[in-house]
Amino acid sequence: MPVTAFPEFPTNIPTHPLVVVDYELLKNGDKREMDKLWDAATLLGFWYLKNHGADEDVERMFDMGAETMDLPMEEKMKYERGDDGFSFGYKFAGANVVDASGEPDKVEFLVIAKDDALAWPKQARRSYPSTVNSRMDSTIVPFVKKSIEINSVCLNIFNDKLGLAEGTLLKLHSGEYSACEARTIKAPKNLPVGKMALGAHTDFGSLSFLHNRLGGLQVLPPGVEEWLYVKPIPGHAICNVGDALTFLSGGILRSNMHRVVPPPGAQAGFERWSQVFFTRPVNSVVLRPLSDESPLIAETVSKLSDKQKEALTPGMTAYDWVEKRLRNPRLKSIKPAEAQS
Ligand SMILES: O=C(O)CCC(=O)C(=O)O
Ligand SMILES: [Fe+2]
Repeated sequence: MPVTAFPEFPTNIPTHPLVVVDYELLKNGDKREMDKLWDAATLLGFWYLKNHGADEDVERMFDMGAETMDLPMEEKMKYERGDDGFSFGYKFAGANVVDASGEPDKVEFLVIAKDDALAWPKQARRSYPSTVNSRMDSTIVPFVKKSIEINSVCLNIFNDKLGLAEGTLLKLHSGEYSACEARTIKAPKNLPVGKMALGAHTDFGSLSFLHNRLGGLQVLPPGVEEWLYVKPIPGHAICNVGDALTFLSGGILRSNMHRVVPPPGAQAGFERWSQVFFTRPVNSVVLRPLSDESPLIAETVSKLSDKQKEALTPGMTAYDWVEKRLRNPRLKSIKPAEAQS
């Protein structure tokens, strides 16, 4: 991690409080904690997760990210993810747009496929810079494994609350290649106020396990017209539901809009790093409400309008959905309106 001590998040700006969920309690089957998670995932779709035990792994990921981002641009571009809707590899700042005017994004990404981490030292999906390879065993594989374990505990809880047969959601997320990935994000310091680092978007997978140190993440809560900061709290990950779980749950689980702006106050003078693990369904899963597998989902969907039902049924596989979402905000495709990230 380049810098470890930052100015405090300012006290005089509006923030949106998130429910704090205790991972240790979830893991031990604490009913009240599972109810808290369920409420957070269905009402806002965002929550803090404490006692997850991944902080040291995350710090090592930031070190790996810093070493990689410091490589010459020419070297990084050998691993560029390209324009084909493929998310793994390096994304240079400005490859995407943040809004309909075509304003370029400000963030670099380094994205490592779960499939490559788990196959290491074999290659599953693509190759990576030497700074990644040399830290696969010590840093990336442990981070990926821990993230999978944590997101799987949450998926199993959602599975049971949705009334699905045991292990249904987990099965849709394992046993085949997927777009699951670890993404390290670097935003430069001193971005002009009013510029967006990462445009408004929903995450397109199932669950995101996010770690940031500086402010800048904002959510647009339901029924609120104002973007509100989510304050980073040491030791607390920020977790959220993505589109795929919204589709599969018939809209019961909420994939909420969010974006990244320059850090507030004195924090703006520092590079902003974040580390995410995205859990996504395996490639062949067809995205649609699992109505035939859960009376709760069936009943919820039956009350929706045809337009709402259509919005929950993109009519494509998880693979095609990721490809479509990745193509949209690419600078070269200049069809930015729909989505970022
Ligand atoms: O950097 C952050 O705090 C959020 C990043 C994010 O929303 C994303 O990568 O999808
Ligand atoms: Fe996101």
